[in-house]
Amino acid sequence: MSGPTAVVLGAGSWGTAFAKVLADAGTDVRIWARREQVAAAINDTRTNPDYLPGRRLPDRITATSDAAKAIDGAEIVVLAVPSQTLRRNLAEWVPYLAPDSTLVSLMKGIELGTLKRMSEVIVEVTGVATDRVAVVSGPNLAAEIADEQPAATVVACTDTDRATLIQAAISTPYFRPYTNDDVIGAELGGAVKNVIALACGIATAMNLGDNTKATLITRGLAETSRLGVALGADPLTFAGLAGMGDLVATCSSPLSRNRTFGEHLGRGETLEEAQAATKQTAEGVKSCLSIRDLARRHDVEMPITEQVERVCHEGLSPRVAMAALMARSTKPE
Ligand SMILES: NC(=O)c1ccc[n+]([C@@H]2O[C@H](COP(=O)([O-])OP(=O)(O)OC[C@H]3O[C@@H](n4cnc5c(N)ncnc54)[C@H](O)[C@@H]3O)[C@@H](O)[C@H]2O)c1
Ligand SMILES: O=P(O)(O)OC[C@H](O)CO
Repeated sequence: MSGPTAVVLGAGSWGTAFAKVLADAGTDVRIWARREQVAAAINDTRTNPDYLPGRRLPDRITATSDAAKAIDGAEIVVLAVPSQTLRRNLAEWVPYLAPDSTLVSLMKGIELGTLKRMSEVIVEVTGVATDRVAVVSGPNLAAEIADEQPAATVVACTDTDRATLIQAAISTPYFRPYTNDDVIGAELGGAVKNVIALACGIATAMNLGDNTKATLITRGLAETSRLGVALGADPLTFAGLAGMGDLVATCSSPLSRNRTFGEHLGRGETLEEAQAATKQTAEGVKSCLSIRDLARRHDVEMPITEQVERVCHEGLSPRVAMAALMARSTKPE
């Protein structure tokens, strides 16, 4: 049985793995790749050697670098570009969007300057109603999903029917989506865990052990929830897949780009040196700035985010940052 047609805009690791999920769930998928050579490789070799090497992609997937052709008629439009380029990319794609298509955000970041969540950027740029935007977020390291290792995720949308439609379009024997109507919580969980994963990577490179990392994860979740509640999220979301689930996966996994980036910083490399060693998007590096600013705007304390920002962007030594976290005034949990 054929499902709705879908387009995935962005042929990076998660965009490509997510296209495979859609295809495996019975949906015909077009992938838009920024570079023609990536689109050609997907069509000719059934793999994406640059972003997901060694994983065979289903025949239901085709790729193009022509956005108009890719988007034409798609009922599900999946956005999988880096958070900070979304606004620019989407502005070019608006004319091609089908009326009543569902826009699905895979991105885990907060826009610099505007401090907007990705769904807010989507609504602002396209003018679509909020209930046409869904967010997919959870413990979903792309390589593991592409290898069909069992995992679950959250489809968050204020329109339950749309959430259910997306849930059906991505349900496979190895990928289990749950619906949720808390878009704010799902997006904040996804964006802030990247910052906490940077902290865990820094701690890993400092040879600190599991107590330290569990402390960062748990107190990281506390500051994520504080910000989320201030912005109107349901605190329970942070105990779920898009909160704790994603935080634990990202902070624990050597596959995480954010944690790996943190390890570079923890070894004493500068931001520029760490960036030179990283080809893919580590969203937390930029979003730690916007999340810190969002927290300040809402008068929410986010001490780990503050220290990660200082290590990333102000050259603070990881040892001084860790000492500053431990020297904070004592308080009840
Ligand atoms: N990789 C994962 O495991 C994973 C899982 C869940 C969510 N995410 C999130 O999904 C989003 C996309 O991540 P990814 O892993 O696919 O990233 P990636 O780094 O693997 O690839 C990013 C893609 O965006 C393209 N790109 C880069 N700059 C661009 C620009 N200026 N305009 C248009 N396209 C541009 C790249 O060519 C590439 O195709 C991120 O927000 C990430 O946090 C990633
Ligand atoms: O590789 P990262 O650090 O971008 O994390 C990937 C996913 O967000 C994990 O769910």
